[in-house]
Amino acid sequence: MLVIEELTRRYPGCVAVDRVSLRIVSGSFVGVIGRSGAGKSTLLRMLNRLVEPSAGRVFWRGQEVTALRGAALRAWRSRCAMVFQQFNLSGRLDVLTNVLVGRLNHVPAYRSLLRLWPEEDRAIALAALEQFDMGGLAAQRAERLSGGQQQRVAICRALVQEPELILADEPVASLDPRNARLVMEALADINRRFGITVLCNLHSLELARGYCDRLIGLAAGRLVFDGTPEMLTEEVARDLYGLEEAAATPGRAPPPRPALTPALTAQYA
Ligand SMILES: Nc1ncnc2c1ncn2[C@@H]1O[C@H](COP(=O)(O)OP(=O)(O)OP(=O)(O)O)[C@@H](O)[C@H]1O
Repeated sequence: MLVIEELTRRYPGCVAVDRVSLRIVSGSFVGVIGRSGAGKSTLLRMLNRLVEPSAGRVFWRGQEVTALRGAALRAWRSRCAMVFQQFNLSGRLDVLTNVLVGRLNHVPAYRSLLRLWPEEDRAIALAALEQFDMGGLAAQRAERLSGGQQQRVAICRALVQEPELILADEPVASLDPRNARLVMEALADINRRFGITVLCNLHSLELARGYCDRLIGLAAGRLVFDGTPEMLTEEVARDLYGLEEAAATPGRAPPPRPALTPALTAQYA
């Protein structure tokens, strides 16, 4: 279980994430939706402590993540893999080496520096690539791959980390619709097959509805929707995005609450 308690991040002049509380069951595939600037990236990055919370706490399987320091924090980051919009591969390195980077926490530093990856790790990395039909690309330079292939390589890198949680920050935002679906399928496959909890920021409501089993909506840093994909009707989605617009317009009140189901607006106060 991932427990988020009153998580908050303030910046000068704005509250990016405002007292968000959530309980997420292990093995879920959760989509985080909301307009640009709603706080989705900040929320995800606080979970692996790339961004430090201003207030609030995070627990994973009973351990307080927000209290971790030094080696314990590094260990948490290896249990909790990130997938970024821009893939973050080393373009000049081959695909297999890029995936092996995910094994860094399992291999002594000198071996990785000298690229003396143990055979077992090479086999794990290759198996991950083969799982997504990319074994044949192992020797290619990463920069020669399409965006969709690069993102799936980044997902393989996350997978070989053997994480308990994957945080995907708009993983399909720079991909065409076909590649976006392939990447979402790769994440869904990992989630189903290995029971890895996935939290995924998404702009596309269609993908969010199609792949996630729970959706969380943010508007101006606040949790304004928490429900199943079926609950996110067109009308509710319009209201969710309308809340953001209202919050961003000084002097303009949010739309009337009855437009949303009561549970959805409970925290928009
Ligand atoms: N380092 C920072 N310094 C100041 N303000 C920031 C910083 N990072 C984020 N913000 C602000 O916090 C708010 C939330 O940003 P965040 O990137 O989390 O939103 P988002 O929903 O992920 O947006 P997008 O979909 O465009 O990535 C925005 O108003 C943003 O300008």
